[in-house]
Amino acid sequence: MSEDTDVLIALVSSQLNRQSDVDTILDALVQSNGDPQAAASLLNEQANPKSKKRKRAVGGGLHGWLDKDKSPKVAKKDDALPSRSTVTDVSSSTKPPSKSSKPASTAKPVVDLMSVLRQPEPTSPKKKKPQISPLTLSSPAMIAEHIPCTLHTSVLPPKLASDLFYTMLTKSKNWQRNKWWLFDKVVESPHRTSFFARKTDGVNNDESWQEVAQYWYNGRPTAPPETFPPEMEAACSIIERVVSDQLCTRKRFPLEWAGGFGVGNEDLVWRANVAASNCYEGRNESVGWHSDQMQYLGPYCTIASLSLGTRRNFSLREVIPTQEAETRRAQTFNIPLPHNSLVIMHGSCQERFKHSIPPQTSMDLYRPAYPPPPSLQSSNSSSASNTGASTSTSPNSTSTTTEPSNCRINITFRFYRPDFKPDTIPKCKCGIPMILRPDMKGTIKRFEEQEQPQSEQKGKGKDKVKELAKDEEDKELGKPVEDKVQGEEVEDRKGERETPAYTYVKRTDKYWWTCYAGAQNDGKGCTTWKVMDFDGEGRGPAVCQVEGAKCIE
Ligand SMILES: O=C(O)CCC(=O)C(=O)O
Ligand SMILES: [Fe+2]
Repeated sequence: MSEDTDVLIALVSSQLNRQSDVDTILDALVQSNGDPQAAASLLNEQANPKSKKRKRAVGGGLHGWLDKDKSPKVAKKDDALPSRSTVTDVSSSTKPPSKSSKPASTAKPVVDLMSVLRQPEPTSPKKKKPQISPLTLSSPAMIAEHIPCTLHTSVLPPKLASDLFYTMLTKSKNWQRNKWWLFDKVVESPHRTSFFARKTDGVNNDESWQEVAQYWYNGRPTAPPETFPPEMEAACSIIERVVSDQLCTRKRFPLEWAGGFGVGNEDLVWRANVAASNCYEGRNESVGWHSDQMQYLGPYCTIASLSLGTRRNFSLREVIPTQEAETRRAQTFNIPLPHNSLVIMHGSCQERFKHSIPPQTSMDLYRPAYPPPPSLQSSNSSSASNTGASTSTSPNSTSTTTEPSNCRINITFRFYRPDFKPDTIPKCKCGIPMILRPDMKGTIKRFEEQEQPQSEQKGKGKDKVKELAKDEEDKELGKPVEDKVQGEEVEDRKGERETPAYTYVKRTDKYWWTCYAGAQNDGKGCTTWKVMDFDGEGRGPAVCQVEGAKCIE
């Protein structure tokens, strides 16, 4: 996953003479082709047109700012990892120190990402277009109207939801924070995370799946990921049915998986074979704006995201194409996610929207309706008070008590496609598997139209590659997508649904393979890129390759 937009916003923000809101900074970044320094200059000049010279709100420039020893959350060099307090509504708690895993080299200081990202305070500078206030989508119908997602409340039997919550909460004590390189520092995610692989691949009952799945997890040999615990397995079967039923009411995207799911599962149109799980402890833990990497999921993936525990807001924000940037602004949508609710991120969500779990100023605690299952009672009762329930000492007793929890467990069920297996993923010059990202800006199309065929571009020299790399960098800021003519190919995704329809405007079905070494390899990567050639790479079967498929095109 990438936190790049947040990082760019923070970089701009750090160089402003006066603070600006996120939309204004995003606009400036778009106008500056993704260059944070240029964007900061632009905003500073707008704020003070007479002064040509840019003053810095924070001294020492970009690197000075990143290097500042002053930041209380930057770990000292020999502290491998920071430990910081989580502020909650009712109490504060000290986190257990997280364990270091990747990236391999952690000689550099480890920084909590949120200490690098500082949200600017809202101001009201002159704007070209009016801001659009965030909109809370409080019902399934509102959600379906505005975004390519559906919400399903009370999705699991209540006891199963409760047992799964306790199971994952207990496991989460050993989960780790993701780490990646940002400039010369290692930053870590402001939540703990883990990865699970199902017993089989969900298609061929493949016995060797577990072994393969370890490579699908992180691209290099480590311990295989944990298999789904029984409660997760039970939840997954229910969720597969919910998702499949939902997909049957929707038109499908041409490049979605259409290969089926093996004998006995012919009635399912979606399965999960892996799950990523996150634990957010307290109202400050979060995940920044990102779209999910799709190198194993393939294009137009469906992701089923289960929420357990405290209610948190899930935010989505569209990436606005450049040709529309003058006429409309992105809007932030907030969806409050209660315990035992499922958000399905449908095809085109990762292509068009970024999502996040923002920190909150307040948060209701979750009061479990059931005590922990007997097998977990001792581990929960001996745990820190902020990790969930406490129980009576008798493991078999039904007179256990439950205590409020400040944790949210998220499980995203995903389907790793057989046609995107690790041995099919191209490697960059650094020798590591590349990542797949949607061409949100239409850069590929622009080069295809304005320059020469893609095969000739590859050897076109540094400048061209640099330009492409730069385009790639700011792609997720929502710059150009010139490929599809405005107004045409506007399709109604209503299908057979009764709710108001989310309107799908076809924008892109192009994807980049790009080097990802920079995030994991001492901050150094190469500029290798190539356009995914779905047919040429032998991928599929996809919806568009199946006769008679109810396809969005
Ligand atoms: O916690 C959530 O609901 C979102 C998690 C997420 O975006 C992710 O794991 O990629
Ligand atoms: Fe995500």
